[in-house]
Amino acid sequence: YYPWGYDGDNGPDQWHKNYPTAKGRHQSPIEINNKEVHYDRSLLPWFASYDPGAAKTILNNGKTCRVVFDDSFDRSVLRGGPLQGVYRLRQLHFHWGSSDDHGSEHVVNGVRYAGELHLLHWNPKYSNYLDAVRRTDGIAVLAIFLQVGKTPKPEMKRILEEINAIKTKGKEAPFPNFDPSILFPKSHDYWTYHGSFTTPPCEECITWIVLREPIIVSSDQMAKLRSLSKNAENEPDLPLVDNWRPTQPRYFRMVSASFL
Ligand SMILES: Oc1ccc(S)c(O)c1
Ligand SMILES: [Zn+2]
Repeated sequence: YYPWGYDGDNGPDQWHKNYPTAKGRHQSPIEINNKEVHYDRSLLPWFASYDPGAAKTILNNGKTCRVVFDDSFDRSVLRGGPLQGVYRLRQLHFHWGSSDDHGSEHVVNGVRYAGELHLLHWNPKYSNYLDAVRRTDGIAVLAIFLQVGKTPKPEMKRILEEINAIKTKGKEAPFPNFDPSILFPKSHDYWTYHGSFTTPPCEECITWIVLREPIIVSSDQMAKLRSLSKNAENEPDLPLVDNWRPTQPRYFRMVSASFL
């Protein structure tokens, strides 16, 4: 395991030295531009069937804020859309900036959002998560943009209330009884393409489902996320901000849209 980060000598431009896949042809995130998107009328709607009882803990791993779910059976699943079969919800996490004008990983027609929520699911046709990350159809990530606005989504409150309990790297707190589908925007319109984890080892195993409609958060809620620290409790304070990877070359990939 090699230390990696988002700035200076262990930043995204250096990841390929220890994680060669980071220079692959199917990397994420990417720019999504209307001119290059292909409307695919055969794309089905996607469905999430999540059990609130599957939610377990919320943690700060020094890189993001993550909520972990019980994925020991098909308890909380995503299906439909571009997917074959069901994919098990394993965790959700966020990427955000140091100010409201940037922080998302995917960029839509040049627009950067303040942040991006990733709900990560794995394909149970493989024996476990680690096997799934080695397969091109192993993982499905539902990505939802966070846009700063005046009428924030009240459902975000539950996650942000827990931030105080996980201020520093390594801290974890119980996070029971949470159905992340309450965070979804009204519209299920999406873009989909094949890509990778946006963090090392950047395995190219992800079917991305990027929602067109952002959810609205307040500037104070973004400030709350930025109050997390990437250091451990007894170390000098380093704000956990700008944990987003710049967009990568699309090469010969098609980005399909579920909407006209
Ligand atoms: O653990 C992680 C899985 C997927 C993604 S996109 C991350 O940023 C972290
Ligand atoms: Zn992510």
